Amino acid sequence: MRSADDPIRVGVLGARGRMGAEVCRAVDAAPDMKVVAAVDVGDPKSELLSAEVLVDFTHPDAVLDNVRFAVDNGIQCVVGTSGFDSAKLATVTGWLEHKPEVGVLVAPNFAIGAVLSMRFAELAAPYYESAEIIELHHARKVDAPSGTASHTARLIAAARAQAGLGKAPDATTVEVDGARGALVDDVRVHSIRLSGLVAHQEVLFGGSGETLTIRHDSLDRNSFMPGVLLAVRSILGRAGLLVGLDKLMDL
Ligand SMILES: NC(=O)C1=CN([C@@H]2O[C@H](COP(=O)(O)OP(=O)(O)OC[C@H]3O[C@@H](n4cnc5c(N)ncnc54)[C@H](OP(=O)(O)O)[C@@H]3O)[C@@H](O)[C@H]2O)C=CC1
Ligand SMILES: O=C(O)C1=N[C@H](C(=O)O)C[C@H](O)C1
Repeated sequence: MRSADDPIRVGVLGARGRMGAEVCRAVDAAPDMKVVAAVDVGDPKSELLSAEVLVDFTHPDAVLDNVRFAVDNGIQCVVGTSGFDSAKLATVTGWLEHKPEVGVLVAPNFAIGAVLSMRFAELAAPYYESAEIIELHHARKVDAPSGTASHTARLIAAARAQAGLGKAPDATTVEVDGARGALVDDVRVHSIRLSGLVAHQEVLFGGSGETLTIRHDSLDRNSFMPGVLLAVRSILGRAGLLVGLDKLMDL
């Protein structure tokens, strides 16, 4: 049992990756937490058992096994890895039914500006007949569309449905495959992969005689760290599945 003065014991999964390495630095620099295990491919997960909170930035194909490990072992879990659709979230919810004391946060994006921009998009969605998303990332990203764009699309779709809006107007009948992007809950998402970028998103709304563009840019991976540290602190004492850092921000 940790006393209030003891640092929070954090285990990092994907610790040698771009985000995992940044998380290890940020946690060790924070006065109230420390890294007790830094695990990547090939390392035994048993090293993580002394942690109170696991932070996962691995791969969409690996993350569910890691969350299962956390839940089975009664360890709180903060997940940044992308690729969570409703089926994966339902799987985690099922595991948590057997471990009701465990808390899991799945956050599509930990940058405060990205969280705010998703909320702004949700607020704007009922007022515009058209909505499309452009997400722009570094060329080493393995998944498309980004988790942030998929989550944003789902938020917009839910807000449109609630407002009674139908499909966005689109007269396209002749199309080169992929030219109109991917459809996520009927919202078009266009993915750019470009060397030099980190993580960027534009949400475009169009209506009568006006457009609104909500843009967020992560220019450095340190932009995600205040959100990750907030999540590590806040997940202690929480139970169940939370989706989105906004759930810890009173938005
Ligand atoms: N929510 C957010 O705010 C953010 C989320 N992300 C997401 O985080 C994830 C990681 O991104 P990024 O750091 O750029 O990717 P990287 O590829 O740089 O890092 C992932 C690391 O995880 C390792 N890994 C893969 N599988 C496992 C496993 N089963 N156990 C332990 N380690 C494993 C990889 O090893 P190897 O290379 O050998 O496969 C690699 O070292 C992505 O899904 C990305 O979309 C990224 C930025 C912000
Ligand atoms: O891979 C990345 O880099 C990022 N992944 C997350 C996503 O898929 O949305 C978050 C952020 O966009 C950076």
